[in-house]
Amino acid sequence: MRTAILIVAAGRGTRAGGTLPKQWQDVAGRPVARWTLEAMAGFGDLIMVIHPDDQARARALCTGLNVRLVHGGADRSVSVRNGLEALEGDGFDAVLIHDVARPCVPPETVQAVLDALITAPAAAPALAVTDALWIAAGGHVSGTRDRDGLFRAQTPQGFHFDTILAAHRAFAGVAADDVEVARAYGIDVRVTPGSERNIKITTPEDFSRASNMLRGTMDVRTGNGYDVHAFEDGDHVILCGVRIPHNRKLKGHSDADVGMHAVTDALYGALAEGDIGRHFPPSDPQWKGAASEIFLEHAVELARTRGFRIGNVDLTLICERPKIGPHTSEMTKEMARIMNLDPGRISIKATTSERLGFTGREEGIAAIATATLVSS
Ligand SMILES: Nc1ccn([C@@H]2O[C@H](COP(=O)(O)OP(=O)(O)OP(=O)(O)O)[C@@H](O)[C@H]2O)c(=O)n1
Ligand SMILES: C[C@](O)(CO)[C@H](O)COP(=O)(O)O
Repeated sequence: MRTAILIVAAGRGTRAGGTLPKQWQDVAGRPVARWTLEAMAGFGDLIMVIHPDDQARARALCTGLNVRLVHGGADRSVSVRNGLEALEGDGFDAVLIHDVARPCVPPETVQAVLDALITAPAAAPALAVTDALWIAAGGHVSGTRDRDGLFRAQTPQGFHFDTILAAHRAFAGVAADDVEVARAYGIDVRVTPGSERNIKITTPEDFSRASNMLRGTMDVRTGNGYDVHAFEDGDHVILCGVRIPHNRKLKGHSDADVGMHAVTDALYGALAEGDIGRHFPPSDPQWKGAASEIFLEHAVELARTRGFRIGNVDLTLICERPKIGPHTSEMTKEMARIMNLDPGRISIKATTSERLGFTGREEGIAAIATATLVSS
């Protein structure tokens, strides 16, 4: 399912106070909006709806992430509608609409909404109300309400794209959220599990609650990968997905892309998930001649479903020839495409072994990689 992630960030954050709207204020060392974008980045294509006055600030904050910016409107519903209209015709099957003010959203909350959309037209996270409910006036309790069947609504709220666009076009007035807009259009909305972590920063006190959660739970992993392939007769090698003319080729069960294999193993290593051979056994004929892109995509997807994003990848290729330098920018581009990662987070470099050892004798190419995974 091709999914757009629509982050609404055009509000002024008046209840949160401060000299800047809350989404641009720092929490746990980074702006709220940056945390939110990174929490959602692995789930689809990012679009953020902002106030026109915030264009420069938003653009700077999005550095290294692929985020489309659209201008919002006077209330949340108008902002959402502007975002949806901007995405029309781009071929999205689903859209997750998320408050920028919810930077602590756990990956499992997002994944549950996405999973529900496979069989439901709309889904959103919520938590059952557990406190007693009162009505109060003038500082005195004037009545009570039964909490049975009451839920606290959260985001991201997920919808089939065409349906929610039609619902927004048909909606007149102001809605608290997109579930209200969807229901007014007759769309059934499934409730998925919300999380106590998924707070919406609304008042000044919420910054320290969010900060505690963001600082307390970050899980940073590193992994390394090492691979070697021998040369055999041929006229080109494939390195990091790029075909490089050479007077030998690399021997292997797959396309023998030694660089991509090392990076893939570094990702598996960070996840404590063994190596390529465990997931794609060389004894299995279906992987004969396979493009190594399949292995890398699998490791990236595994990281994403475990709630990690890739912090960075560093790869060193060890060979006398072919010369790697002229190809590193194309290789970086290709690896960035496959990993859906900003090229600025990918380093590809090469060294010779000073004519020593098997790489020095040009018997093969070795590759060593390190990858960092970050969860929040
Ligand atoms: N015209 C608006 C108003 C709100 N929002 C977004 O809707 C979300 C939920 O709104 P809320 O938490 O109420 O944010 P603000 O409107 O910014 O806060 P306040 O009401 O305190 O000013 C936020 O991510 C906010 O940026 C928006 O995109 N466009
Ligand atoms: C969409 C929402 O986050 C659901 O709880 C909420 O309604 C938006 O916040 P607001 O304070 O009502 O604008």
